[in-house]
Amino acid sequence: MIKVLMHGCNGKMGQVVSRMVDETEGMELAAGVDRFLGRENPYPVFESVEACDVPVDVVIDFSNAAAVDDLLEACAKKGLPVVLCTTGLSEEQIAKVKKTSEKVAVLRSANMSLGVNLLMKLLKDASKVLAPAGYDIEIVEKHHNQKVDAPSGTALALADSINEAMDNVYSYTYDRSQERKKRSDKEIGIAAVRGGTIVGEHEVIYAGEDEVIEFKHTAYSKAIFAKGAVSAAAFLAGKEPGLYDMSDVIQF
Ligand SMILES: NC(=O)C1=CN([C@@H]2O[C@H](COP(=O)(O)OP(=O)(O)OC[C@H]3O[C@@H](n4cnc5c(N)ncnc54)[C@H](O)[C@@H]3O)[C@@H](O)[C@H]2O)C=CC1
Ligand SMILES: O=C(O)C1=N[C@H](C(=O)O)C[C@H](O)C1
Repeated sequence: MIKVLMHGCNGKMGQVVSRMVDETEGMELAAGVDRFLGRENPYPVFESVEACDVPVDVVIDFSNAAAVDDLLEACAKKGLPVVLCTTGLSEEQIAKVKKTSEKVAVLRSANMSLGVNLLMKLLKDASKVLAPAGYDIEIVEKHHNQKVDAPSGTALALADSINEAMDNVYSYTYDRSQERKKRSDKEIGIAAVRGGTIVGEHEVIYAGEDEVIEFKHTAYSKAIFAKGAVSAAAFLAGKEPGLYDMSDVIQF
């Protein structure tokens, strides 16, 4: 039985993941961590991973970037593998993730869905054909009005997967309002829209001469992320220290 600690258990994703873990054979939601304690849960909830005295095998995290430093330190100290799904991390935090993965297994992914992870693979191939042919690349993402980080972690990960395929020639432009110049062909524009209850949309636009190709992923429920997180936790429990991502879990 894999015992899971849900970090950010009282949040929107934390609640969806908790239910899914309990419906998964061979897995149990053993405890939760949240700084907001005003919700009834069928498992004990602690204020921090450090304070948790329930034995667990793996941590699933959907919380807030401000919570990630303490989380990484506690996981390293307790030898706990962690599935890190929180977005909006700083460069320093990303470096800390790498450092922590020398001590424990860490799987970090800005998007746990099958569709987005396949899209990342498809974009690498598309970019190799379209970028040399002069197509400009723009990404537009849309999310609900409760989201605190922008652009989304997924938009950045999509841009990174394109950039990786193209020898990192691109810089990213997030805001054109202060610019009075034409875009260069070595930039990827990334725009964010926030409103209502939009679960998550990502559109990658390749605009060429007289021709546009668009790749679009739409999330219709948070369950697609929870499903990926549960698979990732099953994969990570008992793994050696190291830095993993969803390409280690999903075999295309
Ligand atoms: N990788 C992926 O596939 C996905 C990632 N996310 C990311 O997951 C994160 C959480 O998303 P939501 O559940 O929608 O947010 P939310 O705001 O509904 O939930 C976050 C929870 O974390 C708790 N929290 C905040 N600071 C904390 C701390 N210091 N210690 C313990 N708990 C703390 C909050 O009290 C809250 O209950 C965001 O960064 C979001 O972008 C969301 C969906 C999919
Ligand atoms: O905050 C969200 O909701 C989501 N965040 C992730 C991101 O920033 O990319 C993943 C997903 O799009 C939902």
